[in-house]
Amino acid sequence: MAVNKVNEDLLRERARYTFNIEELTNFIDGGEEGTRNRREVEDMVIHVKELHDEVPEDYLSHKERYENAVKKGCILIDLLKEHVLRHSSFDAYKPSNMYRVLSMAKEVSPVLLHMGMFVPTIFGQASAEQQEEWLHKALMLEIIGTYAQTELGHGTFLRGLETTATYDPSTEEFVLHSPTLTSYKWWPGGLGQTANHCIVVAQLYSREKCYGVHAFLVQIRDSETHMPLPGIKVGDIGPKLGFQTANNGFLGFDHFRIPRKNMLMRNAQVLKDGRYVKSKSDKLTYGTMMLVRVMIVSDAAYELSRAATIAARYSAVRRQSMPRPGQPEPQILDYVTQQHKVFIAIATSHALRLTGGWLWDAYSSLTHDLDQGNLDQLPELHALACCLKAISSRDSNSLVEQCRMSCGGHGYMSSSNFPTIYGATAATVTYEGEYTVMLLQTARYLMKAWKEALGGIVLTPTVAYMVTYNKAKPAWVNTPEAIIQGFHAVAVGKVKEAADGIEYHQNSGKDYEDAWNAASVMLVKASECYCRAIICETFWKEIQKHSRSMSRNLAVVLQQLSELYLSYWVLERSGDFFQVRTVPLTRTKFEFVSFASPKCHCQMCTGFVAHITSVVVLAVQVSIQNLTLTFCTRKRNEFDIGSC
Ligand SMILES: CCCCCCCCCCCCC/C=C/C(=O)SCCNC(=O)CCNC(=O)[C@H](O)C(C)(C)COP(=O)(O)OP(=O)(O)OC[C@H]1O[C@@H](n2cnc3c(N)ncnc32)[C@H](O)[C@@H]1OP(=O)(O)O
Ligand SMILES: Cc1cc2nc3c(=O)[nH]c(=O)nc-3n(C[C@H](O)[C@H](O)[C@H](O)COP(=O)(O)OP(=O)(O)OC[C@H]3O[C@@H](n4cnc5c(N)ncnc54)[C@H](O)[C@@H]3O)c2cc1C
Repeated sequence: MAVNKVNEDLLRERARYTFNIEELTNFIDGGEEGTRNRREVEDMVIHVKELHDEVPEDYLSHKERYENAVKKGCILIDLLKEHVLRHSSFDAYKPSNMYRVLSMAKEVSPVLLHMGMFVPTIFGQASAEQQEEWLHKALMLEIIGTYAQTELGHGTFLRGLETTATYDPSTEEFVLHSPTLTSYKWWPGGLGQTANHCIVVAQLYSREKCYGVHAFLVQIRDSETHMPLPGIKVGDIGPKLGFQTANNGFLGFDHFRIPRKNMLMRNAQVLKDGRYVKSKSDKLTYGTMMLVRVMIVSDAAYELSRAATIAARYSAVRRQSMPRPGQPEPQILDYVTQQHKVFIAIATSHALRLTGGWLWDAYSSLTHDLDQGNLDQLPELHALACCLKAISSRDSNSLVEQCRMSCGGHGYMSSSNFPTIYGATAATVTYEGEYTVMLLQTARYLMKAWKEALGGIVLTPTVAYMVTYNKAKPAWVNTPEAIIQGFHAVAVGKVKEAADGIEYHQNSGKDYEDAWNAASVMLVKASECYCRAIICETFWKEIQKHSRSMSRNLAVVLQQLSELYLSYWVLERSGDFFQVRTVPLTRTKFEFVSFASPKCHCQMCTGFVAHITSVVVLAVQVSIQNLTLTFCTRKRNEFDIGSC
């Protein structure tokens, strides 16, 4: 049997790397232990014949694809359980580890929602007694759940959900009902044929009063026959852009009864006699969504790293055209336009991974505070989770498409894996909070912060700069830190512009809701700029922090990627930077004269061009789970970003 010979060009590129690959691998995996864990799981999976498709999944019927995905999910989970028995080093029953194993199959797993939302909701919203009853069963997949919140008529507007849960004190039960067609649950992953339980989000009624949306754990299928229980209508919603094996379904209730104890009662409760006990904050019901939004930032980074790996590797092996007659066709990686497409995807995958880790730490600290009854950080974290989920998923999806296009026709093949990655990232822009809606949520927070800044009130960390910028423009010098300050100034400018827009519309006679709507494009822009500033600052600071404990050669390359990211976004947002006035500086005058003109004198631009002339180029070594970029540094023609 022919042995796959590694492409000569790829070998040559790989021979040029200037730093320790294992060190970079450990950095991406979050440490040596993370690499060891990942490799253990990969080694466990990669040799299992049944996980490799004989027939491309695109040639299978919808039913075959689903059955194939279920089969693979079962194999992976059995492997995981077996692995745990052999090596206690890998905590198989942590949802993130289970998720990592499930995501090794090309198809989206029909139990994704079980791991991604059903289990985390029990962790986050079930009382201790309820966790005692359900958590182990869920972790052992003795019950398989999903998260049923969205309805045919409402996905964003949760307070508009129509499914009702009415308490009957005579039987100590809730009666679940779908009063209209639009109240049918629509979308939940796994609901079509897989799940036998679900978290149902419904309007809670007790003693004729509505207490808003709450979560309930509901069995929907018979544990033995797997048939829908009486009073339950359930099925598959049909084909979609991607996610074909996620098994998204619909669910309708016809006066379906569940025990009182099936209301998730960590936060709010209904007592036997129907009395309602309020939670510390009714927003705690939304806790699972915040958790998944936080996880999505890292997930967006991971999916983008896969696409960037494919594109970089292809760019190293593909040869095309003949700029010089008689010369061999060059690698397309030699084209500056190709570098411009691919390098930002690599830099962004690192930026989002590090920002995702930073956000996860902030979320972990919040959950600790919430356990102590301290909700102070909840508003800021909600704002952060919303904008970072929106921007990371959108950036990831658009750069995945850019990577696909950089591979020409072969990028359009299913076998390139781009269509699968694109379908997964496209979904993430919409699910768990639609892009615009999330940015408007963050804008709510920014408008409040701006008002406090005007009053000189000390602000929370991620908006604290608004107080200083509101007083005087910063003295800028040409450093990455200056660019970050520039992004802060742009964000303040956009926040002020949106706040002034609302005020203008109110002064012209609109009420607040109409004024908000009239200014909403500016509000979205303000959130985008606030979020970009966070990613730029976090990426830069994380690289500075980690560089101190890594070898110099690796630190140099990662620093170049973070400078590339900063400079790329200054160029992408140069119009916003032009709007930001500078003040005469004591040291050097810093002018964004024009990035497009050869006259640009700023050190950053000249420095950036200098940097890029010895730009890292790539040969990549793909590991199944993670992007382990094998960089090699080699002289390339000057990487000229535009004409500066
Ligand atoms: C295990 C590892 C996995 C890693 C991989 C990751 C993937 C995991 C796989 C999962 C796959 C997912 C599949 C998809 C699932 C879904 O899509 S589930 C459904 C998701 N649906 C949504 O996100 C709905 C979006 N809508 C909303 O969140 C809300 O309706 C709204 C838009 C936020 C509006 O809320 P509303 O109640 O109408 O109120 P407002 O008036 O706008 O706000 C009121 C105040 O409440 C604050 N707030 C709102 N939400 C939250 C929250 N989540 N947390 C905290 N606070 C919140 C809001 O800021 C307002 O505060 P004030 O401004 O102070 O009034
Ligand atoms: C692949 C996939 C998997 C999913 N899985 C699940 C699941 O497992 N469980 C679950 O419960 N849900 C799931 N969902 C549903 C998902 O959460 C919703 O689609 C999402 O919340 C958006 O709601 P919507 O579809 O009603 O869109 P809408 O909210 O109707 O949005 C449509 C348009 O209206 C705009 N809009 C809406 N409200 C406002 C506003 N206030 N201001 C300005 N513009 C507004 C939006 O910006 C958007 O442009 C899934 C969705 C997808 C695509």
